[in-house]
Formats: sequence, C-alpha cells, structure tokens
Amino acid sequence: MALAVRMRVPCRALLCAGAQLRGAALGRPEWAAGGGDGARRFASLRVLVEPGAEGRVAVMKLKNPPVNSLSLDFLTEFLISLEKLENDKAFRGVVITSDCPNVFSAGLDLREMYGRNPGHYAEYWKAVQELWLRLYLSNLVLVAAINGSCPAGGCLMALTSDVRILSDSPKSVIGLNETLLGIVAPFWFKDTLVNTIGHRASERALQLGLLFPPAEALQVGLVDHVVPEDQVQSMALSVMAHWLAIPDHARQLTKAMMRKATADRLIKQREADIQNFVSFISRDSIQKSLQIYLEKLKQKKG
Ligand SMILES: CCCCCC/C=C/CC(=O)SCCNC(=O)CCNC(=O)[C@H](O)C(C)(C)COP(=O)(O)OP(=O)(O)OC[C@H]1O[C@@H](n2cnc3c(N)ncnc32)[C@H](O)[C@@H]1OP(=O)(O)O
Repeated sequence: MALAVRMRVPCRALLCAGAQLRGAALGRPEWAAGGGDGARRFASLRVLVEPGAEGRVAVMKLKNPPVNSLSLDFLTEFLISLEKLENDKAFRGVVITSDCPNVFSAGLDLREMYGRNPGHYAEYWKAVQELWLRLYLSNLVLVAAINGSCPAGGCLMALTSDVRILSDSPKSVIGLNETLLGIVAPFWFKDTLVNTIGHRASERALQLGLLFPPAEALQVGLVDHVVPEDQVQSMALSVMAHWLAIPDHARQLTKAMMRKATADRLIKQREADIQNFVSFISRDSIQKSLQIYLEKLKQKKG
C-alpha cells in the first residue's frame, strides 16, 4: 500500500484548485448528476461519464467536437472527471472513448501552442503534464476504446491506458507524428512509447512520425486488439471484465512498480520541462512550422 500512496501525483490539489477557478471563470462547473439508475452519471461540457453495464466500470466519452483536440478547457474537465472517478470507490475501471465520429483525439490543441504568450504556454503544458501523470499512474483499470484517428497527444493519452482496442477503419491511424509538424516529442512521450513497443520500433516510429493503420498498429504492439468499429466498446468492456478479475491491490501495486520510474523522471523535472516547452514552442521557426501545419489542415477542406 505504501507504494501506492507514494505514487500519488504531487501538486494535485493545486491543479484542481486552478481547474475550479478556471471553471468558475468560464461559468462552470456544470456537472449534471443523473437520477435513477444514472445516480453516478455525470457530465461536464466536454466529458460525459456514465456507468457501464456492470456498475463498477465507467464509460468516459470525450466530446470536444469536431476532433477532441486537447484544449486547456478540455484538459481541465478531463482531469476533474478523472479525479471524481478515482475518488469514488464504487468504480474500479474506466473505458475512455470518443463521442466525435471517426476521431478519438486529434491530440494537443494546436491553437493553444500557436500565437500565445509564454504564460499561456506554461499553463497549458502544466495541464498536459498533469493529465499524463494522472492517467499513467491511475489506480483504475483504464481501457482505451479508440474509435477513430489517434495522432500525437491522442496517442499519448491512449498509451497511458492498460489496454488499447482500435477500430478497424482506414481513418483509425495511431502514432506519435510530432516530427511531421516540425516539433519534437518530449522525453516522457518517448518513454511511454518505448515502454509499449520497445526501443527500436519507437526510434523508427518517432523519427518518421509514423501514423500506423490498424493492422500495423497491432503488429508493432501499439494496440492490443483491432475489432470492427461497432464492437470497440463491447470489446473494451469484455477486456475490462478480465482485468477486474484480478484483486485490485495486487494489480495496482504491480502497475505502480512497472510505471513509477517513468513517471518519476517527469515528476523530478516538471518545472524544467515546462520551461523547455515554453522556450521551444516560442521559437519563431517552431511557430512558423505550426502556422504552416494549421494552414494545411484548413486547406485540406477546400
Ligand atoms: C519540447 C516540447 C515540444 C512540443 C511537443 C508538443 C507535442 C505535440 C503533440 C500534439 O498532439 S500536436 C497535434 C498533432 N495532431 C495532429 O497532427 C492531428 C491534426 N489533425 C488531423 O490530422 C485531422 O484533423 C484529423 C484528426 C485526422 C481529423 O480529420 P477530419 O477531416 O475529420 O477533420 P479536419 O477537417 O482535419 O479538422 C476539423 C477542424 O479541427 C481542426 N483541428 C484538427 N486537429 C487539430 C488540433 N490538433 N488542434 C487544433 N485544431 C485542430 C482543423 O483545423 C479543423 O478546423 P476548422 O478548419 O474547422 O476551423
């Protein structure tokens, strides 16, 4: 138990206080608790949490249309939802999925990293770090039901889960494609990938910014199952049942043992990592790359 206690993410209270302040500034929180069988159902603007069939599992649906990009507001709501679930002893597992058609998450919100000031970049990066730490060290069983495209920060989020199920669709590509944007995946993105698919496969995937289609993602070990689109959630719930058959304390301590060193690496240098991000993202050349990438995304439509 001692290990599990030590694994708790520091500065949690601070971030949550900040999150609530942000919520208040935006006219939130707008948590709506359901009645009847939905007593444990709650929702914010962008995150919908409902109990799965078995009651001990929650299904968290991300709904920040059109592409679930991880804006600061979205990250804040995501963190609050996760904390609620962590604190509710009724829940042992969470299936994370998307409410946006064909996209699990487009990753970090490029608009949070382009044309803003250093203070904003620092606040944003701290929230990204916090979400990663919370997910990566979660005591809950996390299953990512990846029902669409899953690049960069979306992939990072999926990689923090204990199991990944990917829909078998040409749109469902997954990977850390940062180099394609002219940016570099930070060391903790890289560590998470290496822990999942190994060093050589990561080196290739990261340098080339590979977005793997389902069969290749399965082959390289980036995902654990590929299933038809309409079976992603049911498969996630059935895999969850298997994981929940293991006693929580033993599974949680084992998870902590496997992940602690990776998480500690960031925890020990969070502030330096924030400063590094701010100075990197503020560079004219990086801002130019992001501008070009955003324009390409817009032109794709025309
Ligand atoms: C030292 C530290 C270094 C810094 C490290 C930072 C690491 C960054 C990791 C990241 O996550 S960066 C983000 C990477 N994401 C991507 O490359 C994905 C980009 N998006 C797409 O490829 C596609 O949008 C999609 C996800 C495949 C979906 O395609 P679809 O055709 O369905 O939708 P679109 O028409 O392309 O997009 C709709 C709408 O959303 C805007 N948008 C898309 N992605 C983002 C995003 N990541 N952030 C902000 N906005 C995004 C897109 O521009 C469209 O906007 P409008 O034209 O409608 O205004």
